[in-house]
Amino acid sequence: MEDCKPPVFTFGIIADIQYADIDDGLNFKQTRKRYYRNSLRLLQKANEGWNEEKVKPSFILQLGDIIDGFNKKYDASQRALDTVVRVFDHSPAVHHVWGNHEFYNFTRGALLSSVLNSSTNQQSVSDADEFYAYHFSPTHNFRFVVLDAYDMSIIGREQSSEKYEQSLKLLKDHNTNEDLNHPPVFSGLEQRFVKFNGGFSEDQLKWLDGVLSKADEAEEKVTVASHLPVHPDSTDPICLSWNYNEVLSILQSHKSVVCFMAGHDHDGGYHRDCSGIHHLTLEGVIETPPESNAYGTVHVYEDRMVLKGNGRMLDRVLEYPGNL
Ligand SMILES: Nc1ncnc2c1ncn2[C@@H]1O[C@H](COP(=O)(O)OP(=O)(O)O)[C@@H](O)[C@H]1O
Repeated sequence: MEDCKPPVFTFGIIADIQYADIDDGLNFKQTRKRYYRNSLRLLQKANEGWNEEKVKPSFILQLGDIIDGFNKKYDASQRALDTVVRVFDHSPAVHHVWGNHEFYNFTRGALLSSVLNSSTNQQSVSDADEFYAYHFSPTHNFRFVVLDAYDMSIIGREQSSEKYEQSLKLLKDHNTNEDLNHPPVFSGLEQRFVKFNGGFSEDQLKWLDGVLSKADEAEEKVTVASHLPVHPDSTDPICLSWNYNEVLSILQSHKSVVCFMAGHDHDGGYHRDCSGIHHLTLEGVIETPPESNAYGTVHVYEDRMVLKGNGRMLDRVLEYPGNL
């Protein structure tokens, strides 16, 4: 897949690092091994790979769950975070998406004043007290939007808040289990109503719609990023956002949107929807064997993006919808 013309720019992608200084373990279903210490080594290798690229990435998109929730149990959250972000020293800017494991370790307030708040240098930050979402343009004609997939959630929201109350009601309307991490059904889309997922508030959806309208007018190509996937064919439905359908209809109503990137489902996934939008769910580092890896570099051209994957992340050509 060698391209003759140099890309306009490139960026790095990586998801679900879930680092913890603990022995290897298994996922909840005991079907996948989790390599907690080795995830740091894989991140270091990813960083070396990005630094060796002919066209150095302009930024890295980190799709959430940078450290594992187990750190909280050992009072090691800050130490683990410091260890992981140190790997990014001397790297290009990192844009951090927030996942469920960020909230297992830190309060929303602590995250906003931490290194994981990458919105602080952006001009176009939303009202950060309400939700963590922002957009940026690395170069003319291209825009990236970072979304807050746990805006409506019972993790990371104060129990006294209205959003907590509304989220708990929604969850309980769909899930009658005592343990709300236990899915209400064993197959189908209703599985998504679990505590470890979340949704997007009306305000955030309105904000997204406004950002995308301006991008349409400016004829930009937009990539949207969130920890949770929003297309049922790009993920195991147990990892879908609660109100994925609302986000999807907004994305599909804007010609500027070319790609939606997510993490959360460690097996990864891909689907091109009826509007030509590419839904890419990235393979998680935490469940990647030591001899492999799971990161990529996206080469952005005027007419397409080309993902060069490493390890179990596949290469993909992502043509823009207008070129269908
Ligand atoms: N089927 C399930 N029933 C009950 N609890 C579950 C189930 N699946 C996951 N959990 C719990 O939900 C939380 C999030 O799951 P986890 O596997 O850590 O998510 P992630 O994929 O984000 O790492 C954990 O506390 C886990 O034990």
